[in-house]
Amino acid sequence: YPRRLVASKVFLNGRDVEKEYDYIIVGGGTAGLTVADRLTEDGKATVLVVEYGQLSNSASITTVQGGFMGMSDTTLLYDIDSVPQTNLRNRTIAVLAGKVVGGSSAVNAMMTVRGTAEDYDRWGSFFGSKSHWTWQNLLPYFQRALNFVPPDDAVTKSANITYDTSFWGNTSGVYAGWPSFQYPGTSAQVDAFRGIPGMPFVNDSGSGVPGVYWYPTFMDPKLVQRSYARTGHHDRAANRTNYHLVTGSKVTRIILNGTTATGITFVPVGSASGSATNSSSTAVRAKREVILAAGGIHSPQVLQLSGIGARKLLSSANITTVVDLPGVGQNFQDHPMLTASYMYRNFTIHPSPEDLFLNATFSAWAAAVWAANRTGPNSIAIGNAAAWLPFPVISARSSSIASTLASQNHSAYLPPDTDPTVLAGYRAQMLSYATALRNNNTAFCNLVISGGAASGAIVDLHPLSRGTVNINTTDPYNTEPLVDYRALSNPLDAAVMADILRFTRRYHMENPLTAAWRAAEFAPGLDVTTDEQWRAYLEETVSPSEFHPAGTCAMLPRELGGVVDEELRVYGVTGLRVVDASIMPTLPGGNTCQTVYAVAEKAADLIRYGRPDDAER
Ligand SMILES: Cc1cc2nc3c(=O)[nH]c(=O)nc-3n(C[C@H](O)[C@H](O)[C@H](O)COP(=O)(O)OP(=O)(O)OC[C@H]3O[C@@H](n4cnc5c(N)ncnc54)[C@H](O)[C@@H]3O)c2cc1C
Repeated sequence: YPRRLVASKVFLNGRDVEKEYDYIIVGGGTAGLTVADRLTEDGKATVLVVEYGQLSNSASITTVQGGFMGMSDTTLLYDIDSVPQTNLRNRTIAVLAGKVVGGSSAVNAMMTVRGTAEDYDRWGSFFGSKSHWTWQNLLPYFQRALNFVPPDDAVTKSANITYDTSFWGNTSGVYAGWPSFQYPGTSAQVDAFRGIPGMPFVNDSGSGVPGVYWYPTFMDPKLVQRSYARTGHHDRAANRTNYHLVTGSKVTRIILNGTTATGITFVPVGSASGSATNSSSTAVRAKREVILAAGGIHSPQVLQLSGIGARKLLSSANITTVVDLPGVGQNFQDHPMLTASYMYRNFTIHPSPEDLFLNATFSAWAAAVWAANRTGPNSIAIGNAAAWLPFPVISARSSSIASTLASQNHSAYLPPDTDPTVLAGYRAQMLSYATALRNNNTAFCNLVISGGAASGAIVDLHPLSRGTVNINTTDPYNTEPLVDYRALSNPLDAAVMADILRFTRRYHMENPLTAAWRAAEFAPGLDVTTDEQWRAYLEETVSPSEFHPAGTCAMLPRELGGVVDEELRVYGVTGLRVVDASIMPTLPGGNTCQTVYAVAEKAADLIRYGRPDDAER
């Protein structure tokens, strides 16, 4: 090794890092730390991770109760608002992303789910039948990514939880655990889906099949604390001499020698810089590769600052174009969250989540068992059951919406100056979704089960609109990128969302198995029935983000606006990959963290061993 790589180090100051490493990883988040752990496992390859945030032991990160402490702590989050959303009455939306070692896995709500098999087969389909991006190929990486510890037997029995360990692994340092308590209303509300004909029920959340199911929590079941990329990967690598991490450091540029990535420059966070380098900047050389893992919002920014992106955008920021790659920062997607509010007036199943606030005896008991042995309701994050439903199951007009989607003039829904390759990629995605809207293999609607009297979150799992994340050309080095969800820009999104909300109403209000609970609709109100009324309601209320930014450095063929190839290498550049949520060409029909871990595990193999041969596929 280089002389000073004698002990693993976490550096607070950029001046202390070595001059060169085999691999440099930009961003110590979910994907970055996973890849760093795997690449240093053999004790040989030297790796530097450069992270904007700090190592933090804050209770906001470790606490599982409620699942929201991390996302409420602004010291752990970037401070970004979207541009005003023209279709949402000019509302701006808070863009949440973790700014700490562990990245967004340190602040997320800990819901541990995957998309369906078709979601991952769709990724490969854009490359043709020989692609190694398939559900079958990714399943071993899902298994490597997480350590599944089944729920306690008594809780499993009393709540009727089902699971199947064959879809899981048990070696990772990142845990998929379960709380030691479930509210009895959760099982009742799972069962209530049986009141609607045609509901699919699924045995295990990891099986790749849509339906109603139970899912675990990113939680270390022994410590009853968040399990995330820092605990599962950084802490594991921390005593290796070949692993270095520098915190409080913002990567400003990938150094390119011609079109070969040879290193990076970074500056201390907070130091103003009129360009990629200044007096406080540090340059480090990568002997083998630079791996960009700055997440869906910041990976496109780092590429654009480095001269990799759409020529027109870069020249308006006075950045010399090294590779004209129009897809960088395009194809931006996130899961829209819909707001409808139901309250059961006669919910007689207790204890319920509301009792934690309304029933002093119950909340005292909850506090006591938590204090005694970290058990009880306070070990629940956001809950463990939800419905993930295909479109034909929730809507009678799936076929007509699918036909309209297939025959749309797709280019009308992207920004006017969009590159033809990006348009072609969008069209390919919409045609794939037109097929998926008609079948039962892709989930479009997610209803989270609350277990109590108040209704849970409602999510559109496959938005059709596409946004952009681009550098702010007026001061690209000292500002956050401009985040534009372009919410509802494809008008069919409003129709799909209206049907998701109509179904939500049906589940609560017109379902024999929920009738006795006597739901009241607080929002939008029963007078909202037509598509026009739903659209108006959505314009006022929809949030285009469930904090799952993706797609901005899409893994697609270059002629479909792709930024990286199937080996996650940036087109036109040698020695540079992107590994994070930004490579997803389309969102999976589920919260994104587990998929990011699986992608990172697969990427580590691609980096170490190259493309899998046909026999392994
Ligand atoms: C509030 C919130 C709630 C969520 N809830 C869930 C959930 O319940 N379940 C689920 O599955 N998913 C959830 N997600 C999504 C999931 O956590 C993310 O999709 C996933 O963690 C993204 O991983 P990543 O590696 O792409 O990016 P990140 O984990 O965000 O990592 C990117 C890292 O790069 C660093 N970085 C950025 N720019 C630079 C730079 N220029 N220089 C140096 N470092 C840089 C960042 O600080 C960060 O640490 C949630 C996300 C958020 C924010």
